[in-house]
Amino acid sequence: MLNLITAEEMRKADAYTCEHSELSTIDLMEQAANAFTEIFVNHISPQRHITVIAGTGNNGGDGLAIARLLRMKGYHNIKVICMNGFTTESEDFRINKERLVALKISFETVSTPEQLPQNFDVVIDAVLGSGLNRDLSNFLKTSFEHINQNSNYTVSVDIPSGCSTDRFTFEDYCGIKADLTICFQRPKLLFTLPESTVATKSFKFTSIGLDENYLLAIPTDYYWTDQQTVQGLLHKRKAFTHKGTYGHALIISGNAQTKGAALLTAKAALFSGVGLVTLLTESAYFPYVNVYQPELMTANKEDLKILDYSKYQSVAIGPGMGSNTEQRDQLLFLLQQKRPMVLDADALNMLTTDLLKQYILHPAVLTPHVKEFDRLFGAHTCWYNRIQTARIQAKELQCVIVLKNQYTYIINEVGKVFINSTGNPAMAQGGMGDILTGCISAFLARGYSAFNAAVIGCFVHGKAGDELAERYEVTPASILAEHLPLTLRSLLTDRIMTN
Ligand SMILES: NC(=O)C1=CN([C@@H]2O[C@H](COP(=O)(O)OP(=O)(O)OC[C@H]3O[C@@H](n4cnc5c(N)ncnc54)[C@H](OP(=O)(O)O)[C@@H]3O)[C@@H](O)[C@H]2O)[C@@H](O)CC1
Ligand SMILES: Nc1ncnc2c1ncn2[C@@H]1O[C@H](COP(=O)(O)OP(=O)(O)O)[C@@H](O)[C@H]1O
Ligand SMILES: [K+]
Repeated sequence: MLNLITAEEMRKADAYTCEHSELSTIDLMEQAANAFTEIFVNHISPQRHITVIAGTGNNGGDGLAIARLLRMKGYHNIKVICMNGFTTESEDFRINKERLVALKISFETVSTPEQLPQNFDVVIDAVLGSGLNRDLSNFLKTSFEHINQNSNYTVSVDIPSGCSTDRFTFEDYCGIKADLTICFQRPKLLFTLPESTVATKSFKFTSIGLDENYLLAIPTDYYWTDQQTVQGLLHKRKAFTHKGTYGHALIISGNAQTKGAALLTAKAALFSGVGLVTLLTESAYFPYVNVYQPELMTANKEDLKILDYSKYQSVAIGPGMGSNTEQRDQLLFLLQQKRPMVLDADALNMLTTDLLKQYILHPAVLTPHVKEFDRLFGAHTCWYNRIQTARIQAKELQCVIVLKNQYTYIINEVGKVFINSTGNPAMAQGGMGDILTGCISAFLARGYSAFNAAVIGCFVHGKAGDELAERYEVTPASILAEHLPLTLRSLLTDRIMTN
């Protein structure tokens, strides 16, 4: 689990690392440049024509060091353009300029946008980094617009130039528009917001060797859930265990138009390793259920009010359920059973914050997508504000909110935000949310806390999608469900190898 930190805290970590090690700031810059180039070379071939566009601060210094390192790695078509007009030149920029000149790498300075080349193949953007402290001048705005229009592919160093880590909105954004940003030491919360694609289409982060013990002690409200975290949470199946050891999940789902949602949710629960799954649905669907997935058990919707709920370690309600008066009545009845619950789709559509306050008195995970979230908690015009509302609501309702997104935000009962790091656009297809509900309900039934079930469920769901995306352009939900046991195996096997 990585704690996300501010630019100011990163600067302090930089200083602390230098004070408490043999490293100087120029060494740290060299490490940052090395870390950047290691990722860069996997994306861009040495045949491409590379233009490093630099400022004169430390971001610019990184750019100059990167140009030198790339040249040494066989990138011969490389030149550096330095933007004029900065008031200061950092010491480490100056040292890197000397090192660059010694290698005879082309270095020129431009003072007007017209002096920039007409076209660029690949741009490395190192004009401004986290040191941005005021609005862009007209010279920079016009230059950035020209670069944005004329570059085939742009990679930003640490952050797209002109992008601020302190502002979470992108109205009137006039900075560099990168295809990829390689940022240092930690992901930036900013890049997980869908709006940030105007500044960078994708991002990667890489360690530059800052003191991790110092960094990890910095308090924050935002965390990045990585594979190590999830591996630390997951338990392996033990000898002499049986189906009863792994819990019984009840899935309440499906109506005439959306039987598939019920099947997908139940299938995902099964493939996530729960001991038993019962699907409560209309009896007319039982034959389909048995043919589709014979391991599933069924319960009749008519019997909803006479079931013994103590048998079930988790109850998932909502996918493809429908939302008429009868279903609303059923939902309120179910909430009173006080079982660990996952509430999704129609269950969320039938609820209000008042009803949630009244009834959510047990471990619960709410899994809204953006529309469900805004219907329930009010309209939002930007994702940062939506996350803040989720933090307030999770605290007030004492439940876990899984706000779905490419980077899903998992908010715990004290309002801390855990950003899921897996998943990809090949998963953007109907039914994928049903699979997530099935996964989380399985981990809940297996005995994990609501929060851990959400963290593990989201990570495993996205990782299964990532593994499939290496071979498939799109991953239909049912295929992803069937892949879950392989993903679980890989997580548990890796853990054995690395421990
Ligand atoms: N943190 C770490 O651990 C490490 C960080 N590293 C790297 O350092 C980067 C941060 O570097 P940095 O602090 O020198 O700032 P940077 O972004 O280069 O800006 C330079 C100067 O530009 C100016 N300026 C500001 N706004 C402006 C504007 N709108 N228009 C015009 N000028 C403007 C302002 O100077 P001023 O003119 O105010 O004197 C500012 O000081 C970071 O992103 C990463 O790449 C690595 O090297 C190693 C480890
Ligand atoms: N571009 C994407 N990147 C990562 N995950 C995605 C992407 N698109 C969809 N997903 C995941 O798929 C699921 C979609 O959920 P939802 O919108 O409720 O789908 P549905 O209601 O169709 O089942 C979420 O878990 C979401 O995180
Ligand atoms: K930059």
